[in-house]
Amino acid sequence: MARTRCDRTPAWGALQAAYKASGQAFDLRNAFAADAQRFATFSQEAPYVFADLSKNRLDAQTQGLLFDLARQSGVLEHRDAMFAGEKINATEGREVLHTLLRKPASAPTNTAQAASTFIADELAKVHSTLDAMLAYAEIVRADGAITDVVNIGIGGSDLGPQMAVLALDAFATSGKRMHFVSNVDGHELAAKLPQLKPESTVFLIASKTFTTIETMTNAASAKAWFESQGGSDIARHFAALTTNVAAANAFGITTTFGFWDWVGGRYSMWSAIGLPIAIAIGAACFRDLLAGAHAMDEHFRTAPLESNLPVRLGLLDVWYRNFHGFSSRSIAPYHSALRRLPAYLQQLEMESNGKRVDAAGEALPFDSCPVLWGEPGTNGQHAYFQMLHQGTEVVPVEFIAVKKARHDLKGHHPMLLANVLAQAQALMVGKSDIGGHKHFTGNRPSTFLLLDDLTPASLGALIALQEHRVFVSGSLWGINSFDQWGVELGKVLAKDIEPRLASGDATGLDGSTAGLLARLRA
Ligand SMILES: O=P(O)(O)OC[C@H]1O[C@](O)(CO)[C@@H](O)[C@@H]1O
Repeated sequence: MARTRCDRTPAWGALQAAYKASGQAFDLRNAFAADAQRFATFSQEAPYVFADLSKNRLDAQTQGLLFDLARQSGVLEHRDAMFAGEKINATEGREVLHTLLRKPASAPTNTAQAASTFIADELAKVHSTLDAMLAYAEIVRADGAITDVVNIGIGGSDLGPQMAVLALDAFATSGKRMHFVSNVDGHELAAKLPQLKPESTVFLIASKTFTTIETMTNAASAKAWFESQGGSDIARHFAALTTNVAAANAFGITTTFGFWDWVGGRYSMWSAIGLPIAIAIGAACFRDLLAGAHAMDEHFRTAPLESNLPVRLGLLDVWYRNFHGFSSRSIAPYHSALRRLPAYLQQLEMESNGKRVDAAGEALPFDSCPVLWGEPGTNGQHAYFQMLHQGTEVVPVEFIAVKKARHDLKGHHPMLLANVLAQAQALMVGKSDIGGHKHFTGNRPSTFLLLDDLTPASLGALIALQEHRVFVSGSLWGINSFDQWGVELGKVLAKDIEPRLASGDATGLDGSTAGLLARLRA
């Protein structure tokens, strides 16, 4: 698979020249004034998502050069290699096949996958596990004695299920209370336990590796609590969602749902890790979630570059990061049910693309992943939007709005939609009071993603869109988006420090860590 790092393509130099010639001084207001078709040209449909990119600092020439960049970097070949099951996660020697988790059993194998018996075998395993996991979800849903479901997991084993359970609240028909415990900070679990009874609680221990210290610590405490409260039937009250079934068995859990090394933690909500979602919304709705994601997969896999939304978003991300120098992106979901989306996207993008070396281990001579941050609208407007409108840094904003409301409170939804439109408009048009406190420079870019309705299918498509745009920018930057070595060092050091809190041994520690250790022990 030929892959050329973006800065080594002819298009990179052409983009640098275009940035100097017109990109730097690009003004959105002039662009709209000069082109009545701008909205149509820079917006598009993708499965379940309408995207308006017209309020971005892009003209047709730059966009054309960005498409050249994609072609010359080999993004499409890289994409095909992912779908074909090549081991594109080279530092871990793994395939990257989360798209297989949402591929229907009956879907024709695409060209890239046709020759692979590996893909066929894995797809069969995906569907037998999915069937078993959804059957179990229905059993829990139908079990009137179970009132509470507690997911214990962290990172990808927490953020996806939690985000989706909240997002799909309107589809929650189980009547169960869903809880998520992730932090090793005992305050979190300790606050939950008094709300629970062993005979009416199911604990889901979610960990790809079944070694993550936070999850293992919380799981052990939950099991100890369960037993101390007279609970006995572990097989009924504990299930493990993991690739490491042996470790789950050794922990004493016999009810297990597996997945595979080729599913990255932050790409795993479609696997057995999605069990809390399936319990909350039911098997049929979970299948709709997968179907929405699959529709976006097919769009990414087959749409021409020019109308391929993940490609267009990934290219825009590179344009902003490497040419405009924008260091962050703000996520503004105008739907309170999407309140955990920014946190989910932080892991998805920053754990994937927060790298300083390329796939060959060579230091990158340019910036990679931006910082992602945000809160739901309109709350963010009354917190940090001041900075977005008048701060010294330009932060591209990604608005996400939903046309249909699923409540009948009068007036709220039009007000919400008016606000999201107004914020995007204000960022762009600005307001004149030259030099004064009431001056808004405007020309601040935003992307607008619009869903007709927030449903399992549209959520699936929205998340798959984000996964693929992260793939595109990571691919252009030449990095491996599927490993996460950066989280290892802190884990190793915590293991070293923990016994020192008891012993006080500061041998070999730096002065600050030693000082803080002494203070914590005093
Ligand atoms: O599912 P596990 O193996 O417990 O890992 C949890 C999380 O820890 C990480 O490995 C590192 O933070 C994430 O990639 C992963 O989602």
